[in-house]
Amino acid sequence: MEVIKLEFPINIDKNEIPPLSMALGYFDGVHLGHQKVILEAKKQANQKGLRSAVMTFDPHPSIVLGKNEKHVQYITPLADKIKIIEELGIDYLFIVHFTSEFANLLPQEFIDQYVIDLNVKHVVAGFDFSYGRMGKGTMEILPFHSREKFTFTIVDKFTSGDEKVSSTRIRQYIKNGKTAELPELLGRFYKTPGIVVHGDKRGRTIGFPTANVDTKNEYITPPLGVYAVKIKIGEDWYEGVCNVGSKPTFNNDALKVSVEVHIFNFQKDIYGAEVTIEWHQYLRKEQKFSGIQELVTQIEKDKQNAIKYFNK
Ligand SMILES: Cc1cc2nc3c(=O)[nH]c(=O)nc-3n(C[C@H](O)[C@H](O)[C@H](O)COP(=O)(O)O)c2cc1C
Ligand SMILES: Nc1ncnc2c1ncn2[C@@H]1O[C@H](COP(=O)(O)OP(=O)(O)OP(=O)(O)O)[C@@H](O)[C@H]1O
Repeated sequence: MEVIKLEFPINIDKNEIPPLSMALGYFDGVHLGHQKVILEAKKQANQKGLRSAVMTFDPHPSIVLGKNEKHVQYITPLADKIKIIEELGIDYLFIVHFTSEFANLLPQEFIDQYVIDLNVKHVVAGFDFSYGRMGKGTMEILPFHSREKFTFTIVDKFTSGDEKVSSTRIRQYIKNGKTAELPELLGRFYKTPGIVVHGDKRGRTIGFPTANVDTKNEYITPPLGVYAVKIKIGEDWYEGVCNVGSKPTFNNDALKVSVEVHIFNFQKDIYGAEVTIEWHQYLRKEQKFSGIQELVTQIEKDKQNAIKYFNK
């Protein structure tokens, strides 16, 4: 897949690009609704003898447009988004630098400069896609803005439980710890990368050594609590239990949150390793225990619950 970064004003010559079938959208998460849109663009490309393309934007429009809720944390930060779109078998990915000047383009100007002038012959977008200043361009007026220079497909609403699958809904699920329900929306479990750092070294003394994972800020972290997780170390996946919290049994500083995984049947020293946590089942809230024995008894129960979850 060729990745092309676009600026405003547009910095590419149309003659460098083959005729395209292009999916349009922000695509945070590349969830099942997005995949339907992207794969439709690929299908149309095959049928019409075009190359397949996706156009996305960076950073999230909410950051530039002064919205109340700014999405500085993502389900899939740009590098992940690129990887997943590439795995879908797309030929070209255009990443438009989302600036206030770009956002100010009229809908017709956006279509002229970033679609028609990019040699796009077929456009695919979801029923609710909008474009141009104030999002005034909609799928209803796309036929007018197309100037008959391209054809288009409007993808209808992909739902789960009667509700639209959307990035907003998925972010809400992650923030509420509903990680086990995500495959239905995302098509996979939610994953976050991180690096194993040194903790207080108490874990091993209580029989549950943990890998303390320094997670990256650009990802949304699930809320405090205990989870059944998988963790990828090198090329291998392991099962474990993860605590996201401040360890109130030992610490008074509720703001110092750590993410630590007790990995089953694992003894190696992995300080400094790059790992990926795959979030499965939320098990319980983090608690302040009256002593180490109570904590250890509970962690043993967490472990058994996670094993039961993975065996089911
Ligand atoms: C599955 C699991 C559940 C945990 N639950 C709690 C908890 O409810 N309350 C708490 O204070 N600490 C909890 N912890 C954190 C332990 O206190 C922590 O692992 C231990 O203090 C070792 O920390 P260290 O690796 O920083 O040395 C949990 C840890 C794991 C692995
Ligand atoms: N559930 C869905 N069914 C069909 N098309 C969808 C669905 N979700 C998104 N799309 C389409 O995919 C493209 C990318 O959408 P966008 O990035 O706005 O995602 P979203 O999930 O709707 O996000 P948000 O929650 O921020 O509105 C757009 O063309 C949009 O219309």
